[in-house]
Amino acid sequence: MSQPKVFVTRKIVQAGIDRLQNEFDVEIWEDATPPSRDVLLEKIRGCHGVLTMLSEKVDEEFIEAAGDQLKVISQYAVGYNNIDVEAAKKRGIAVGNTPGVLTNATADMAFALLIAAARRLIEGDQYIHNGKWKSWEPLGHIGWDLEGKTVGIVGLGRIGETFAKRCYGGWGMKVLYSSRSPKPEAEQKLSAERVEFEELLERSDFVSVHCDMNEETKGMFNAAAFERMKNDAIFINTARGGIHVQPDLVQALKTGQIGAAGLDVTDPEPPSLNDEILQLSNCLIAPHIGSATTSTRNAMAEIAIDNLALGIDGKPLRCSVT
Ligand SMILES: NC(=O)c1ccc[n+]([C@@H]2O[C@H](COP(=O)([O-])OP(=O)(O)OC[C@H]3O[C@@H](n4cnc5c(N)ncnc54)[C@H](O)[C@@H]3O)[C@@H](O)[C@H]2O)c1
Ligand SMILES: O=C(O)[C@H](O)CO
Repeated sequence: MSQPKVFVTRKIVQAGIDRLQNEFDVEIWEDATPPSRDVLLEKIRGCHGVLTMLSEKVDEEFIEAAGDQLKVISQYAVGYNNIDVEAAKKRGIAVGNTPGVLTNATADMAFALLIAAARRLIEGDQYIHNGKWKSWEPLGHIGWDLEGKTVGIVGLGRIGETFAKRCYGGWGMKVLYSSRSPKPEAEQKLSAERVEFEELLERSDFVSVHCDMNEETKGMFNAAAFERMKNDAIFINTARGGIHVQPDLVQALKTGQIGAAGLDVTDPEPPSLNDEILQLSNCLIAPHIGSATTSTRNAMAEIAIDNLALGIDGKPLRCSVT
């Protein structure tokens, strides 16, 4: 019997590739950058399953281009804001993602950005590489303490709560959070306090974004939000770049409305080389690497390929977004 046809939009970890090649009639896009839209639509034609990245727009056009035999869209990520889930559902196509296995790695990334921004680590590194460091400086590169500060977490889901644990348990921070529903367990374990978004902005020394990007959260960090924040506040975003309005963030950082930012996500990705955000010494940016550890990416591959196989067999997915 012939194997199901699958297209994988980027090269993933080797263990994943070995399994894909074993179980499916698979084509893997090998380039370092994603296929163009035209190429993508051509490659998915006739596929029973597609393994997608967050860089692909999966909409009606995508689904129609694939054809009626398409059974499953398996996202190699937990976030799936690039996928029109309703359009897939209408046609009985299953949509899977990879929650949980990347929680620790992403929470660590948020913390790495926070501590690096607070201690001006990248500025210091560049200072040395540019030959400017002459001697120990009593007034050089003075940053912020973390211990005992107030952290505001927007979206106390898996990653938000794990980040909160690091802040509370490791650094004795006061945890504020805004969320759609109360989290009584987190309130008890972390002495966390649920507040309105506006109050969180006003009271927090550090604000970290951990919600998914949806109609409500897209652009929620705009000029008005940054204006409410403390002038020395640090803004961390490891969720999605579209949750902040990037020109408003640039303004807030330039004018001293807020103190610094640490981003693992930008809007767009990557930022263009003349984007002002790249000129700011108080903004450090990582290339969307929250889940980029070996064990995490291996675990993501396992779930994504399980989802692919189960969806093609018409069985419930290991992790379904609906
Ligand atoms: N940088 C990276 O590499 C990386 C890695 C993993 C996840 N992410 C991003 O992080 C997000 C969160 O992942 P997760 O596994 O914790 O998901 P999750 O679903 O467990 O948590 C998201 C939380 O945000 C909440 N939320 C939604 N809208 C909100 C709003 N308006 N106000 C407050 N809270 C709101 C949800 O109710 C949920 O509790 C993903 O959707 C993805 O976009 C990024
Ligand atoms: O949503 C996700 O999982 C990240 O953005 C990539 O791992």
